[in-house]
Amino acid sequence: MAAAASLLSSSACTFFRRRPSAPHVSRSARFQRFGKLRRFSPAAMSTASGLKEAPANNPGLHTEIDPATKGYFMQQTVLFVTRLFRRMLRVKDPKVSLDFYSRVMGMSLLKRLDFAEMKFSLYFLGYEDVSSAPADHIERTNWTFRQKATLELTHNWGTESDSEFKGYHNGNSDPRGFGHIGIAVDDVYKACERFERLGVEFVKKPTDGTLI
Ligand SMILES: C[C@@H](O)C(=O)SC[C@H](NC(=O)CC[C@H](N)C(=O)O)C(=O)NCC(=O)O
Ligand SMILES: [Zn+2]
Repeated sequence: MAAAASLLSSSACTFFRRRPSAPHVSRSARFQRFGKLRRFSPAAMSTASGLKEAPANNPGLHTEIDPATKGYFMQQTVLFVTRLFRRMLRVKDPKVSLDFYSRVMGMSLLKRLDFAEMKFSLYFLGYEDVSSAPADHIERTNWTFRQKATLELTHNWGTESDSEFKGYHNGNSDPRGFGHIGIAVDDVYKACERFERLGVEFVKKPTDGTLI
Protein backbone atom coordinates (compact mmCIF):
# COMPACT_ATOMS: atom_id res chain seq x y z
CA MET A 1 0.00 0.00 0.00
CA ALA A 2 1.67 3.19 -1.08
CA ALA A 3 1.80 5.77 1.65
CA ALA A 4 2.26 9.38 0.68
CA ALA A 5 5.23 10.81 2.49
CA SER A 6 5.07 14.56 2.56
CA LEU A 7 8.21 15.94 1.00
CA LEU A 8 10.88 16.59 3.60
CA SER A 9 12.19 20.07 3.67
CA SER A 10 15.95 20.05 3.49
CA SER A 11 18.70 22.49 2.70
CA ALA A 12 18.25 21.38 -0.89
CA CYS A 13 14.64 22.46 -1.03
CA THR A 14 13.94 26.13 -0.99
CA PHE A 15 10.17 26.25 -1.00
CA PHE A 16 8.67 29.50 -2.03
CA ARG A 17 5.35 31.19 -1.92
CA ARG A 18 4.27 34.24 -3.84
CA ARG A 19 5.59 37.29 -1.98
CA PRO A 20 2.56 39.33 -0.79
CA SER A 21 4.04 42.33 -2.62
CA ALA A 22 4.54 40.39 -5.84
CA PRO A 23 1.93 41.39 -8.43
CA HIS A 24 -0.39 38.48 -9.16
CA VAL A 25 0.18 37.32 -12.73
CA SER A 26 -2.79 35.45 -14.15
CA ARG A 27 -2.09 31.99 -15.49
CA SER A 28 -2.90 33.03 -19.05
CA ALA A 29 -0.57 36.04 -18.75
CA ARG A 30 2.11 33.70 -17.47
CA PHE A 31 1.70 31.39 -20.43
CA GLN A 32 1.71 34.35 -22.83
CA ARG A 33 4.89 35.50 -21.14
CA PHE A 34 6.37 32.02 -21.49
CA GLY A 35 5.23 31.91 -25.13
CA LYS A 36 7.10 35.17 -25.77
CA LEU A 37 10.08 33.79 -23.86
CA ARG A 38 10.09 30.64 -25.97
CA ARG A 39 9.77 32.59 -29.23
CA PHE A 40 12.92 34.67 -28.79
CA SER A 41 15.02 32.36 -26.70
CA PRO A 42 16.41 29.64 -28.98
CA ALA A 43 18.97 29.15 -26.18
CA ALA A 44 16.21 27.40 -24.30
CA MET A 45 16.37 24.63 -26.86
CA SER A 46 20.03 24.83 -27.79
CA THR A 47 22.71 22.72 -26.23
CA ALA A 48 26.32 23.46 -25.40
CA SER A 49 27.71 19.99 -25.76
CA GLY A 50 25.63 16.84 -26.25
CA LEU A 51 22.36 16.27 -24.47
CA LYS A 52 21.61 19.31 -22.34
CA GLU A 53 20.20 16.99 -19.65
CA ALA A 54 23.39 14.91 -19.45
CA PRO A 55 24.95 14.80 -15.95
CA ALA A 56 28.09 16.50 -17.34
CA ASN A 57 25.91 19.54 -18.12
CA ASN A 58 24.07 19.48 -14.78
CA PRO A 59 26.33 19.40 -11.72
CA GLY A 60 24.61 17.65 -8.83
CA LEU A 61 22.49 15.39 -11.06
CA HIS A 62 22.70 11.67 -10.31
CA THR A 63 21.49 9.33 -13.03
CA GLU A 64 22.22 6.07 -11.17
CA ILE A 65 18.79 5.96 -9.52
CA ASP A 66 18.92 4.28 -6.11
CA PRO A 67 16.86 1.03 -6.33
CA ALA A 68 15.47 1.98 -2.89
CA THR A 69 13.44 4.71 -4.67
CA LYS A 70 11.91 2.30 -7.21
CA GLY A 71 8.15 2.77 -7.13
CA TYR A 72 8.23 6.37 -5.86
CA PHE A 73 5.80 8.62 -7.73
CA MET A 74 4.61 12.20 -7.56
CA GLN A 75 1.29 11.94 -5.81
CA GLN A 76 0.33 15.34 -4.47
CA THR A 77 1.09 18.31 -6.59
CA VAL A 78 -0.58 21.55 -5.76
CA LEU A 79 -0.92 23.26 -9.10
CA PHE A 80 -3.37 21.86 -11.69
CA VAL A 81 -2.49 23.20 -15.13
CA THR A 82 -4.28 22.00 -18.31
CA ARG A 83 -4.77 18.43 -17.02
CA LEU A 84 -1.09 18.29 -16.12
CA PHE A 85 0.11 18.33 -12.56
CA ARG A 86 3.10 20.60 -12.27
CA ARG A 87 4.68 22.31 -9.31
CA MET A 88 7.18 25.10 -9.71
CA LEU A 89 9.69 25.85 -6.98
CA ARG A 90 12.35 28.52 -7.15
CA VAL A 91 15.72 27.19 -5.97
CA LYS A 92 18.85 29.05 -4.89
CA ASP A 93 21.41 26.51 -6.16
CA PRO A 94 20.47 23.93 -8.84
CA LYS A 95 23.53 21.82 -7.97
CA VAL A 96 22.21 21.26 -4.44
CA SER A 97 18.60 20.79 -5.56
CA LEU A 98 19.40 18.43 -8.47
CA ASP A 99 21.49 16.33 -6.05
CA PHE A 100 18.57 16.16 -3.60
CA TYR A 101 15.83 15.33 -6.10
CA SER A 102 17.92 12.78 -8.05
CA ARG A 103 20.17 11.09 -5.46
CA VAL A 104 17.73 11.24 -2.51
CA MET A 105 14.31 11.26 -4.15
CA GLY A 106 15.18 9.17 -7.21
CA MET A 107 13.85 11.64 -9.79
CA SER A 108 15.24 12.06 -13.31
CA LEU A 109 15.85 15.27 -15.21
CA LEU A 110 13.23 15.22 -17.94
CA LYS A 111 14.19 18.54 -19.53
CA ARG A 112 16.26 21.64 -18.87
CA LEU A 113 15.37 24.94 -20.53
CA ASP A 114 17.80 27.87 -20.41
CA PHE A 115 16.64 31.44 -21.06
CA ALA A 116 19.88 33.40 -21.41
CA GLU A 117 18.10 36.66 -22.21
CA MET A 118 16.06 36.41 -19.01
CA LYS A 119 18.92 34.85 -17.00
CA PHE A 120 17.08 31.83 -15.68
CA SER A 121 16.85 28.07 -16.22
CA LEU A 122 13.99 25.65 -15.70
CA TYR A 123 14.62 22.03 -14.66
CA PHE A 124 11.74 19.59 -15.11
CA LEU A 125 12.08 16.55 -12.88
CA GLY A 126 9.92 13.47 -12.48
CA TYR A 127 9.73 9.71 -12.18
CA GLU A 128 9.48 9.03 -15.90
CA ASP A 129 11.93 6.71 -17.64
CA VAL A 130 14.10 9.22 -19.52
CA SER A 131 15.81 6.43 -21.50
CA SER A 132 12.69 6.55 -23.71
CA ALA A 133 12.71 10.36 -23.97
CA PRO A 134 13.31 11.82 -27.46
CA ALA A 135 16.82 13.15 -28.07
CA ASP A 136 15.62 16.09 -30.17
CA HIS A 137 15.17 19.17 -27.96
CA ILE A 138 11.83 20.30 -29.32
CA GLU A 139 10.44 16.73 -29.17
CA ARG A 140 11.90 16.23 -25.69
CA THR A 141 10.30 19.48 -24.51
CA ASN A 142 6.93 18.38 -25.89
CA TRP A 143 7.44 14.92 -24.33
CA THR A 144 8.20 16.52 -20.98
CA PHE A 145 5.11 18.73 -21.10
CA ARG A 146 2.98 15.63 -21.78
CA GLN A 147 4.08 13.89 -18.58
CA LYS A 148 1.47 13.70 -15.85
CA ALA A 149 3.33 15.09 -12.86
CA THR A 150 6.54 17.06 -13.07
CA LEU A 151 8.43 19.22 -10.61
CA GLU A 152 9.68 22.43 -12.23
CA LEU A 153 12.66 24.04 -10.53
CA THR A 154 13.34 27.64 -11.47
CA HIS A 155 16.88 28.91 -11.04
CA ASN A 156 17.41 32.64 -11.40
CA TRP A 157 21.03 32.79 -12.41
CA GLY A 158 23.38 34.18 -9.77
CA THR A 159 21.35 33.32 -6.66
CA GLU A 160 23.68 30.40 -6.00
CA SER A 161 26.66 32.73 -5.48
CA ASP A 162 24.88 35.79 -4.05
CA SER A 163 25.93 36.00 -0.38
CA GLU A 164 23.14 38.56 0.18
CA PHE A 165 20.49 36.12 -1.07
CA LYS A 166 19.43 33.89 1.83
CA GLY A 167 17.07 31.71 -0.21
CA TYR A 168 13.35 31.80 -0.97
CA HIS A 169 10.68 31.59 1.73
CA ASN A 170 10.22 27.85 2.28
CA GLY A 171 6.78 27.85 3.87
CA ASN A 172 8.04 26.35 7.13
CA SER A 173 7.68 29.58 9.08
CA ASP A 174 4.91 32.14 9.31
CA PRO A 175 3.31 33.39 7.19
CA ARG A 176 3.23 29.83 5.81
CA GLY A 177 2.15 29.94 2.20
CA PHE A 178 3.73 26.92 0.54
CA GLY A 179 2.86 23.61 2.23
CA HIS A 180 4.35 20.51 0.69
CA ILE A 181 4.61 18.22 -2.29
CA GLY A 182 3.59 14.61 -1.69
CA ILE A 183 5.73 11.77 -2.99
CA ALA A 184 4.08 8.34 -2.68
CA VAL A 185 6.32 5.59 -1.33
CA ASP A 186 5.70 1.93 -0.43
CA ASP A 187 6.85 2.20 3.17
CA VAL A 188 7.10 5.71 4.66
CA TYR A 189 9.09 4.52 7.70
CA LYS A 190 11.63 2.68 5.53
CA ALA A 191 11.88 5.68 3.19
CA CYS A 192 12.46 8.08 6.09
CA GLU A 193 15.09 5.83 7.65
CA ARG A 194 16.93 6.04 4.32
CA PHE A 195 16.49 9.81 4.12
CA GLU A 196 17.94 10.07 7.64
CA ARG A 197 20.94 7.91 6.61
CA LEU A 198 21.43 10.28 3.66
CA GLY A 199 21.52 13.27 5.99
CA VAL A 200 18.17 14.86 5.04
CA GLU A 201 16.97 17.51 7.53
CA PHE A 202 13.38 16.75 8.61
CA VAL A 203 10.69 19.34 9.25
CA LYS A 204 8.51 16.57 10.71
CA LYS A 205 9.07 12.80 10.91
CA PRO A 206 6.24 10.27 10.55
CA THR A 207 6.72 9.48 14.25
CA ASP A 208 6.39 13.16 15.26
CA GLY A 209 2.66 12.92 15.98
CA THR A 210 0.05 15.12 14.36
CA LEU A 211 0.41 17.18 11.16
CA ILE A 212 2.24 20.45 11.71
C1 LIG B 1 7.75 26.74 -18.81
C2 LIG B 1 6.59 27.08 -17.95
O1 LIG B 1 6.29 25.93 -17.16
C3 LIG B 1 6.80 28.20 -16.99
O2 LIG B 1 6.20 28.14 -15.94
S1 LIG B 1 7.76 29.61 -17.37
C4 LIG B 1 6.90 30.80 -16.28
C5 LIG B 1 7.71 32.04 -15.95
N1 LIG B 1 8.95 31.70 -15.29
C6 LIG B 1 9.93 32.63 -15.20
O3 LIG B 1 9.85 33.73 -15.72
C7 LIG B 1 11.15 32.18 -14.39
C8 LIG B 1 12.06 33.35 -13.99
C9 LIG B 1 11.40 34.40 -13.10
N2 LIG B 1 12.42 35.38 -12.69
C10 LIG B 1 10.80 33.77 -11.84
O4 LIG B 1 11.51 33.66 -10.82
O5 LIG B 1 9.62 33.36 -11.92
C11 LIG B 1 6.86 32.90 -15.03
O6 LIG B 1 5.82 33.35 -15.45
N3 LIG B 1 7.25 33.02 -13.73
C12 LIG B 1 6.43 33.81 -12.81
C13 LIG B 1 5.61 32.87 -11.93
O7 LIG B 1 5.02 33.37 -10.97
O8 LIG B 1 5.60 31.66 -12.18
ZN1 LIG C 1 5.73 26.29 -15.20
